[in-house]
Amino acid sequence: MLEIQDLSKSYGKYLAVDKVNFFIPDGQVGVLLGPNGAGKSTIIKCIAGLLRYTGRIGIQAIDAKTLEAKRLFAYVPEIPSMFEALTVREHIEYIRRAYNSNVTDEEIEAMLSRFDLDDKQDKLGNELSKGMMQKVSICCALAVKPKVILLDEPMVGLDPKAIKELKEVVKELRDQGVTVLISTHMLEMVENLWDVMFVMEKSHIIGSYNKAEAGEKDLDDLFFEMTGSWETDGDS
Ligand SMILES: Nc1ncnc2c1ncn2[C@@H]1O[C@H](COP(=O)(O)OP(=O)(O)OP(=O)(O)O)[C@@H](O)[C@H]1O
Repeated sequence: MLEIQDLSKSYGKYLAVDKVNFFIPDGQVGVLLGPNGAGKSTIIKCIAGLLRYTGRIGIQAIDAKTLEAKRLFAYVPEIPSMFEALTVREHIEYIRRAYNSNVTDEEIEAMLSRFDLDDKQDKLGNELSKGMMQKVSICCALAVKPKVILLDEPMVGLDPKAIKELKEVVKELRDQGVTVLISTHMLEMVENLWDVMFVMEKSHIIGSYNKAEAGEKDLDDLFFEMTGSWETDGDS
């Protein structure tokens, strides 16, 4: 489960996230939607421990700032960053050891093959295309065997096969009881994936729905009902 309570974050005088609250139970996929500059990435970075913030973030009811909580979650950033001198396989091994993960060699082989990286295992971080880096970043996050996983614009830069695989992976994680949070602009990419959606606008969550409340309405209808339009705040 992922619990956000009264989360606020300022950049200097600018309040990018203002007293945000939301909750995603075990085994559910939450999507964080909103126009450019709404504050989505700021929330994700706070959860990932990359920014200082006020409020409380709970990972499986444990304070996200603790090592115990950090062991339970994984993060796929919007822009992947690689160790230039490590191979694809070494990236995964690094994560396996750092997290003391019980991921097996067979599971690693399967995920590399799924994302068409099996023949790229010996390539160095600086020899990869952007899409390949994104796939390695996803495999590293999966190698953690997290209880909570954060994906920031995960479909951007992926080829259609990888997008299909990633959607399947998200469903499998959900079925295993993992909590998933996806931040995205691409409503169509998460249309059949979400259990609960949160819409951000100008530093606030302006509304949320769970699948049962949504009835026949699709994500587009719900989103535009809340926002009225798809405008940016002009700040980013
Ligand atoms: N490091 C920073 N310093 C100052 N202001 C920042 C910084 N990072 C983000 N902001 C501002 O905070 C606000 C929220 O930015 P954030 O990146 O969280 O938005 P977002 O919803 O993720 O947008 P996008 O969809 O474009 O990625 C924007 O107005 C942005 O200009």
